[in-house]
Amino acid sequence: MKIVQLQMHVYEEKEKNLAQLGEYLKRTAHEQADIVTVGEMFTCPYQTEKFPLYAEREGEKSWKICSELARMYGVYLCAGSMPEVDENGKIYNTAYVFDRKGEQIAKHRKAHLFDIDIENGQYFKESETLTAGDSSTVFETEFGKMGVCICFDLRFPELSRMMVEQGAKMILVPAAFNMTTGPAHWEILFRSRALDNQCFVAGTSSARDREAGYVAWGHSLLVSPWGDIIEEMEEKEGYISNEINLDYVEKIRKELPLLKARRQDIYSGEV
Ligand SMILES: NC(=O)CCC(=O)C(=O)O
Repeated sequence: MKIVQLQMHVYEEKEKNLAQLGEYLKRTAHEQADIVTVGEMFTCPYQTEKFPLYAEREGEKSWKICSELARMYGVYLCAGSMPEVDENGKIYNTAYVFDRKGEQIAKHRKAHLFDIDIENGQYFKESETLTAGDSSTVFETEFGKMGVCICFDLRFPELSRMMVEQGAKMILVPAAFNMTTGPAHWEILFRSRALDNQCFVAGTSSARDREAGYVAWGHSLLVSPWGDIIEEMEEKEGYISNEINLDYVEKIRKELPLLKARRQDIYSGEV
């Protein structure tokens, strides 16, 4: 299967971000992607105070445009994430996944909110305006099952393990690391989750914009179940396109049967 990861600029105007997604899908149509992914909060500048202003209900305008684009281009579209508001006015960081017909087949609400306060480094508090989701998310494709989680979610091995136990052979991660934790943890984290779970992991970031309130690290990447980085971008906007075979997951799991070798009997016991 072919996966295309779009590392796009995030504009102030929501409409411009959605139009840009359409342009990228047109520009990359010759790649004949099966699955297309975009970054975290791709419709909205990554700033806590903006999330309530940009949030929409499921099924509203941004959702409709993404669904229509998935249908038009006949791809699975992991519509990064965008701010979602529910019937009670709670705001979530939500990734919708559409199938080739534009039907929504999955929805993940970021379960771990990104709160950080590093001395002389990154400060951010998603919890100021967001509510956390409370489940893991896996969906079916003709290539096999895939999971989706959002950025900071990947730091928690339990969530990835849940997706893998539900059958995921690839984990899609719309993300936006920053200039403090990006250089320190981005690559090692994606490689660790791929190794722990012997699955593909695809991290798709927004492009870096030094003028933005939150400066994204970029570096969208695709990691194999062996832990190799298949391809990694730099910070600028653009895309990567890679042909992968999810059967490779089975090969690696057969040769080095880590998941089978687990000792569940001792992990939950008292120390
Ligand atoms: N948007 C996020 O969740 C950022 C996560 C991050 O940068 C990290 O270090 O974790």
